Amino acid sequence: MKQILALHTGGTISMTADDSGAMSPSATNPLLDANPALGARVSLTTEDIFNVPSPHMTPKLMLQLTKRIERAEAEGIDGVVITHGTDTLEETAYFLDLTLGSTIPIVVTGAMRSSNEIGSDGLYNFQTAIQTAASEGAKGKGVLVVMNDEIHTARYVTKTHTTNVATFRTPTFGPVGLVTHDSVRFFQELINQETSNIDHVVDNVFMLKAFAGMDSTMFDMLPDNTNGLVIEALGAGNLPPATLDGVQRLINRDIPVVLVSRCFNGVAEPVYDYEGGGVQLKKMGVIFCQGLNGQKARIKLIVGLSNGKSKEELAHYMDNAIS
Ligand SMILES: NC(=O)C[C@H](N)C(=O)O
Repeated sequence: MKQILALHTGGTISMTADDSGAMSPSATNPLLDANPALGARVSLTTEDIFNVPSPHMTPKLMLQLTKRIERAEAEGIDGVVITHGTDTLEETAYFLDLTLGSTIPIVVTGAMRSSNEIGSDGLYNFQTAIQTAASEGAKGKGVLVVMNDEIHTARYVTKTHTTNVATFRTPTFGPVGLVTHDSVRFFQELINQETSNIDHVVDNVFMLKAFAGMDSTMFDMLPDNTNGLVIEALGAGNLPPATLDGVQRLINRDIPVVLVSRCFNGVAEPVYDYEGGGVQLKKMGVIFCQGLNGQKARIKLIVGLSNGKSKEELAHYMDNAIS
């Protein structure tokens, strides 16, 4: 029988709603007593590692999770399920993906409705996540996110809706698999990527979103101890001309400036050669990061910096999200 470890971290999946409908963390995690139907097929051990709403999640807590999973793997566990709030689920899942060299299935899940709400999706998602973690097909696929019957990669999945249970989507590429009543099917191969063994996380890595009429004000306000910046740029990867002096000043301070697109689909590439266009940004030393959204690129930049990568290594690492 497969040994599956469930690590509960909090989020709506572990919350209860009061009479007014307001949700908050339950004193006792409702998932601890849950018997998600697979009880007879897998041996499930559960642990409340944290009990936080996911807006309280930090890279430091993410690193604690990495270390806990590494220990579990060394102890011979066959698969791990992490339950998590959905707001920052994609960031934790991607952090784990970048820092765990695991070949056992690692599956992250959550819920949009609290445990005592009508139509609660928590127990169901927990069950399908366990099903996936116990499947042979999920081995060696990196960290997966299972929600609403779909299997997504941690690298590309994102929360797209504030309340809908079908909120997790993978723009551009689509999900990699499907969980049915009695099967776990994969229909896309994931291209492998580098994982980094880190023992600390750097802080002060910031993110700014570009907008029409933006100037250098926000760039110049970044503190002296800034370690990195991700810009969600316009379209294929362009910025308003008035931002360029501010961006250049950051690059002159040797702060890595990484660019993704604020578009929901597609990748950022240096294609335009007008003032503020991607071709010019690339020449200035801005690092283009293809295929990741802003919050994922920020997690990747934190991991790369924490891994002590040189300027050149970092540029290659950040550039290399698709291949
Ligand atoms: N559905 C959820 O889990 C949302 C919640 N605010 C959280 O991320 O903790």
